[in-house]
Parts: sequence; C-alpha cells; structure tokens
Amino acid sequence: MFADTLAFIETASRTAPRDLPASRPAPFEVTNEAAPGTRGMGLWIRGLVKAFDGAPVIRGINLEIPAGQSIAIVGKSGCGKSTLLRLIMGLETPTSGTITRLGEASRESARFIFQEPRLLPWATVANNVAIGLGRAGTAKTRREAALKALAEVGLDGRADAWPSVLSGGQKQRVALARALVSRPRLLALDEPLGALDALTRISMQGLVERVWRAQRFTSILVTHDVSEAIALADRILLIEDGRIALDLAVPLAWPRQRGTPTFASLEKTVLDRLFGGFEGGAAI
Ligand SMILES: Nc1ncnc2c1ncn2[C@@H]1O[C@H](COP(=O)(O)OP(=O)(O)OP(=O)(O)O)[C@@H](O)[C@H]1O
Repeated sequence: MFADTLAFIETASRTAPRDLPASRPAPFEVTNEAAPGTRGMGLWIRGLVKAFDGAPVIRGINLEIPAGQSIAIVGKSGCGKSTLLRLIMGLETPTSGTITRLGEASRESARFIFQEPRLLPWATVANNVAIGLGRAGTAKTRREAALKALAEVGLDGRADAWPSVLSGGQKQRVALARALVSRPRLLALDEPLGALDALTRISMQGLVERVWRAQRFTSILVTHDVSEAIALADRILLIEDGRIALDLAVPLAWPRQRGTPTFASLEKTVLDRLFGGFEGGAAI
C-alpha cells in the first residue's frame, strides 16, 4: 500500500452544452496546447486496452493530455475510471497500447493521492510529508521543504502533531502536502475527497484549485461528483464501458463560480450523457 502511495506515476469530441448558443462553439473546444506557464507533464495515449483475466475493462483509449491541463474523469461505478488512472500512473500494465510521457518524466515527477490519506501513524506530520521527497536532501532541507508544503495546504503549526489527532480533512491536507513537496509534474487524485463531509469537501476543493493554479502541474482527478469535476477541471472525460464517451472542455474562469448558467449547463450536459436525460442529482 505504501509503495502505491509513493509510486509514480480521445481525442476531443468538441462537444458544447446543448443549451448554449451555437454561435459560441470555440470556447468549448478541448485544447491540445500546453497551459501557459506550466511545469506539467504531457501525456500521449494510444490504443490503450486493459483486461483482467481476459475481461476487458479499458477498451481502446486514445487521449492527448497537454502539459498543465486539469482533467476530471467521471463515469458510472465500474466503468474503468480508476483502472485508467492507475494505467496512466504506471500502477497497472496495459494489455496493449502505449502511454508516453512527454518531456522529462522521472519516477519522482508524478504523485498519487488516494481516498484514504495513508499516513504513517508513527511519524509526525512533517515526517509524513518529507516521505514525499524520497531520500533527497538533508534533515534540515527535508524539514524546510515539509514546512513549506504544509503552509501551502494551510497546516502551518501542525508539523509536529501526530496523524491520530488530525481531522479527516486535515489528514487529507497532509497527504496533499506529501504529494506536493516533491513539486510533481503530474498529480493523480483518485476520489481524494470522497470520504469527507460536505463542508470539508467544498473547502478542500478550493484548496486543490488554488494549489493547481499556483503550481500548474498536470492534474488528473477521478470523481463521482459532477459538480466537483466542473469546479476543478479544464476538461471532463466521461468513461462509459471502458471508452471515452464524452470529452468536454470547461470554459469557465478561475476561481469557479457555482450556480452560473454555464456551470449548470455543463453539469446538465454531463448528467444527461450519464443518465440519458434522467437528472437524478449531481453525484454518480
Ligand atoms: N486488479 C483487478 N483485478 C480484476 N478486476 C479488476 C481489477 N481492478 C479493477 N477490476 C475490475 O475492473 C472494473 C473497473 O474497475 P475500476 O475500479 O476501474 O472502476 P471505477 O470506474 O473506478 O469504479 P468505482 O467508481 O466504483 O470506483 C471493475 O469491474 C473491477 O472489478
């Protein structure tokens, strides 16, 4: 499990929300250009297939992810979201197809955050964060880097606390700091806020957004929450039966304002595709 924690890690359909004027197609096109000022890692995926015991789960995905893009992967339970993320991160081996990391792509340049924070109970918060550095640095530089990462996630002053005294949201902040401390170029998040209460979840969404905007790594988030996907991503991929069924750009300004007509329209587009017109709520 801990090894997982440290493990490194379709083409645009150019779909616009149906109720937006047809005269505004351009902002909804998925871009394949790197974000300005990014230090993120680009990815080039071709013919990706994954089967478990002969049963196909990912059925031929072609995908270009420009450096610095923030992607959200949504889809019904069991459609293959986590499998796709694990393949991208190198935690699963493709049955066939290729995943190419563009630019410098060392093992240290990609990090994974899971739903459970996976902290070591016998290490202080700062030492848990420093684990994200691997073996790099001296005790002093490791501590300094950990304190800086903790400040970035709003946990100044908790460096010497034990994980057991932290709330669920604070533990997940430590996990985020551990991922960020090595300044990754790719961050994968597998339903990282799924276990948090609604208010903590919204506050953590704000934190994840601020961190991504400040650091501009490539971000890939798996979530069941369509509203969360729109709040945090440049682009939403809807997976259906192991394939990309929808590839939707999110042309909203940062920070995202919920409740605007465009936000609601994008949410409806994704939910309509998921439920074939049945609007059962924002979560899948
Ligand atoms: N290591 C594995 N061995 C066998 N089957 C697996 C393995 N990993 C995933 N699967 C199967 O692949 C399918 C897709 O699983 P995956 O976890 O990718 O779905 P998901 O969309 O992330 O689901 P959820 O939203 O419920 O987490 C499921 O049927 C699952 O049982």
